[in-house]
This record gives sequence, C-alpha cells and structure tokens, in this order.
Amino acid sequence: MSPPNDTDSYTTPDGRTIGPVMLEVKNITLRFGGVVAIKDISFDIREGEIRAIIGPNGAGKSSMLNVINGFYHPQEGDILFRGEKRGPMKPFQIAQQGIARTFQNIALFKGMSTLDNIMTGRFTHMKAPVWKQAIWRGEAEREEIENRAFVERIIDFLEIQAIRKTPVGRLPYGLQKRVELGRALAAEPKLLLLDEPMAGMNVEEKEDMSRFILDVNDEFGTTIALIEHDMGVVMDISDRVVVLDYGRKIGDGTPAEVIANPEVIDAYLGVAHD
Ligand SMILES: Nc1ncnc2c1ncn2[C@@H]1O[C@H](COP(=O)(O)OP(=O)(O)OP(=O)(O)O)[C@@H](O)[C@H]1O
Repeated sequence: MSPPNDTDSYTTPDGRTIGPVMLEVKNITLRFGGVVAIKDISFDIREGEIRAIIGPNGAGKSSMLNVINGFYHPQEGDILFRGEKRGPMKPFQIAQQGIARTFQNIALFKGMSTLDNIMTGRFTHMKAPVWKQAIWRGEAEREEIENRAFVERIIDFLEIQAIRKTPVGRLPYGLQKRVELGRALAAEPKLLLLDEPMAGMNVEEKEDMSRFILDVNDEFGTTIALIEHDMGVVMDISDRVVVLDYGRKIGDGTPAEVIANPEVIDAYLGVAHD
C-alpha cells in the first residue's frame, strides 16, 4: 500500500521502512527527432525503496534511466531530487549528487582487474588535487587508504575475493555483472539505477543477483530503481512498479496492483521478451 503523501514514511509488510519521496519525475517528455521515446510521464522514487520500471521492448525504460542520470535532456518536464528542481546537469555532477548506475550491456574495463574496475567507481570520492596525489603525501595518501578499504568492503560483500585480481574480460557473464554492481556501489550512491541487472543470466545467477540487490538495499540503505524483464524477479524484490508502454505510463503501484491492471496485462500479451 502506498503512503498518503510525499513526506510520510511507512513500513512494508516485511518490516522495512520506506521514507519520503527522494526523486520525482514530473511530466517528462523526451523526443529523438520524430520519435517520442517518453510521453508526459510522472512517478516518484521513495527513500529506501526498490522501484522497478518495466514494459515491453522499446517502451522507454532505458531512456528514462538516461534522463534520471543526465545522459538525456528531456524537452519537457522536471526532475526533482529531494524536493529541489534539478537544473541542466552533466552526468558526473549527477553522480556527485549520489546517483550511480549500471548498464544493459556491461561497461567495464575488460583488461583491468576486478579490484581496479571497482576502484574506478570511487572517482566521486577522490577529492585531493592531482598535485597532492602525484607526491603521495598526507591527504592524498589518507584518501587512497580509505578508498581502498571501502572497495575491499564491497569485494567481501559481493563475495568476489577469489577474482579480485582477475581481468574482468576473463570472467563469466554473471560475475561481470556482479563486478559492475560493485563499481556502482563504490560511489556510495544514495540512488542506484540498474539497467537489466539479470539480463543473460541463468536461474542460479539471477537468484544470487536478487539476493545482492536486496542486501545492498538493506545493508547500505541504498534506494534502488531497476529495469527488469523477468517478471518473477520484479514481483519478488520490488516495493512498487511503474509500467511503461510505447513511451506512456500505463500502470504504477505494488506488484500485486500492477499484475491485476488490465492495461498492463494487454501490453504484455503476445509480447516477446529476452
Ligand atoms: N539515442 C536514440 N536515438 C533515437 N531513438 C532512440 C534513442 N534511444 C532510444 N530511442 C528510441 O526510443 C524508444 C524507447 O527506447 P528505449 O531504449 O528507452 O526502450 P526500452 O524500454 O529501454 O527498450 P528495451 O527493453 O528494448 O531496452 C524506442 O523507439 C527507441 O528506438
């Protein structure tokens, strides 16, 4: 059940606390030339929530994540982060605000080790100026030690100690996805955007990834928005689901509410998913 207003908190049936609205997507329209990828869509993401974005192929899901993290600039509408309307920002500025993401197609440095790939996710926490880093003293050294310690915590958390030195290009697909999650977590995001975190995975890998997503939410207190095609996973792990179809929003609510929504059922009938 959704709470009555944006500033309230509520407790889920499994005892987790969902806070006030963190990010609000307000009347967003995004066009590419004549193609309307997103048409007047509004929804919100609450603090501590696992929010799924679902819909058939081409519905506008990835475009929506790209709007949220500043890759795409919509022609109409606003994004509000913690109540503040966001001006035009570059993706790195949005990352500094605490929004990190993973990609549908893995975007890691294949020749670099697991450890080094995850370390690249710490860039928003590297504050010492380059000249200090160059001479390796004081602040820069302290910062390096803290960053390494945090990355080691992530490696333990994701149970990937055994592959910490392995070049990621040599890892099986499921583990690469886990490293990519690790790199996003290294930024200590407040809001983590996951674009099809289970795509291409077998049942066992999906179960592992579902567990890690739930644990990230629980242990790091991270709010999560994810795009996912596997309806079983979506129904199992999400608090609320927004459903897109042809760039429009056709459903929004708890998993039970959206699967009972006739428009959602119609959109999914006969649609092939990967
Ligand atoms: N950079 C782009 N240039 C032109 N059209 C685009 C671009 N990105 C997306 N589109 C179009 O916008 C629409 C929505 O695409 P989008 O990738 O957001 O859908 P999706 O729901 O993520 O699909 P999928 O599940 O297949 O990944 C599609 O018609 C797509 O072709």
